[in-house]
Amino acid sequence: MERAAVLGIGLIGGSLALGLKERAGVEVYGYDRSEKTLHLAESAGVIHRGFTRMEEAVTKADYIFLAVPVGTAPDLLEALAELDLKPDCLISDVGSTKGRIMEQAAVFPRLREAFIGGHPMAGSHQSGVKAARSLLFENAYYILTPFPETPLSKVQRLSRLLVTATRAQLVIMNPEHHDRIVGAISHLPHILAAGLVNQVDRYNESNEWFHRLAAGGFRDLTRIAASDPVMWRDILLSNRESILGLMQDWIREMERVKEALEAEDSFSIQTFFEQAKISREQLPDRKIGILSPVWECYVDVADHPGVIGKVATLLGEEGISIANIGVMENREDGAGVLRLAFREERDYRRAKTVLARKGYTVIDLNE
Ligand SMILES: NC(=O)c1ccc[n+]([C@@H]2O[C@H](COP(=O)([O-])OP(=O)(O)OC[C@H]3O[C@@H](n4cnc5c(N)ncnc54)[C@H](O)[C@@H]3O)[C@@H](O)[C@H]2O)c1
Ligand SMILES: O=C(O)C(=O)C[C@]1(C(=O)O)C=C[C@@H](O)C=C1
Repeated sequence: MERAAVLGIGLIGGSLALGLKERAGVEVYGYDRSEKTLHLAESAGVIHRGFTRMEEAVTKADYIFLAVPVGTAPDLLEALAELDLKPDCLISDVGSTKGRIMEQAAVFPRLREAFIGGHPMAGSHQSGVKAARSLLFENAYYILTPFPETPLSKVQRLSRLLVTATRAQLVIMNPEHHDRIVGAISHLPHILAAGLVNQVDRYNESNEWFHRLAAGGFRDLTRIAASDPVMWRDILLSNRESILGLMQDWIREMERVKEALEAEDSFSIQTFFEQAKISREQLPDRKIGILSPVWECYVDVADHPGVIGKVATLLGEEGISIANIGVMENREDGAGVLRLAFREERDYRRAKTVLARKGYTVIDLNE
């Protein structure tokens, strides 16, 4: 039986542990600084055994997942570099930012070989093991950020385990893209929600009707302001540059609305809301997925370091947009298979031609 060590048994670590135990049939050891948490996790069947010393949880593990706040994860990773781990042990994390942890892993040759960054794009404003759910990540995107030279076989090994455990959809991305995109659709919204709640809170000090009248709109928009402050402090500090740029754009956007209102420019005000309405209504259903691909093909690739980057670069240079790259199950002949998805039929057809021209075997799912 394979063993996984989950470091940090909170909402995300606990949910991952449940999936690993229940669906992937893996023995799960948990490490947490809180004895109470470990006790709770053991008695609720979230983990098989819990430890307050990290060494005891990780030494014989086949997989290690860091599920602590992103400000803490680099220290744990550094501590792991000093320990005697299984030679083929794969290490991943679930942190909401990817640049910083990848930089930290890159410092240690042993970690660079074993580490593949990860981020499940599902969660909650609740925290702690009590809120853990076995199917929290079902249908959500689960982003992986391997190093360019990470062998495809390692990415596949981790992907296989995660798909079975979480039933999420895996996507490979580079850490910088991840941090900018997730900065815009998750980090900035959390800042706005908290800012709005704090602003209204100040008004409420002199008139309690502000809180009393807070109805659907305010509640819908600010649910995430109830999230864990330590987690969000760490996320902001570790994705500082992307978030500062996004905040600047947001301030500009607000300035534009403010100017339109000052000038009583009804056309601009209406356009502002019209654009948002159209875009919001077109947001894909989460069940189908944000990147909901339509045109898909599979590409046979040799398991060489950097092969994912090579394919992505080849298509990028031709101006072809890939909506999604996934790594499929290993095949018996040892070849790897990449799943490429495109939103435009034109991109998909051109990609097939470009790849075939370069000697890749393309398996077509649409024809
Ligand atoms: N909450 C979400 O919606 C969400 C979604 C996706 C990813 N994430 C990421 O997942 C990670 C965990 O978030 P969470 O929501 O599960 O938090 P959580 O507070 O529910 O759990 C964190 C756990 O880590 C433990 N911990 C903290 N510092 C530790 C240390 N130094 N040593 C050992 N244990 C320690 C805590 O005791 C706690 O049990 C974060 O990196 C976060 O960015 C969160
Ligand atoms: O649903 C929520 O409460 C969340 O905040 C989940 C959410 C998000 O912003 O979408 C929060 C942080 C994560 O890194 C991923 C998901």
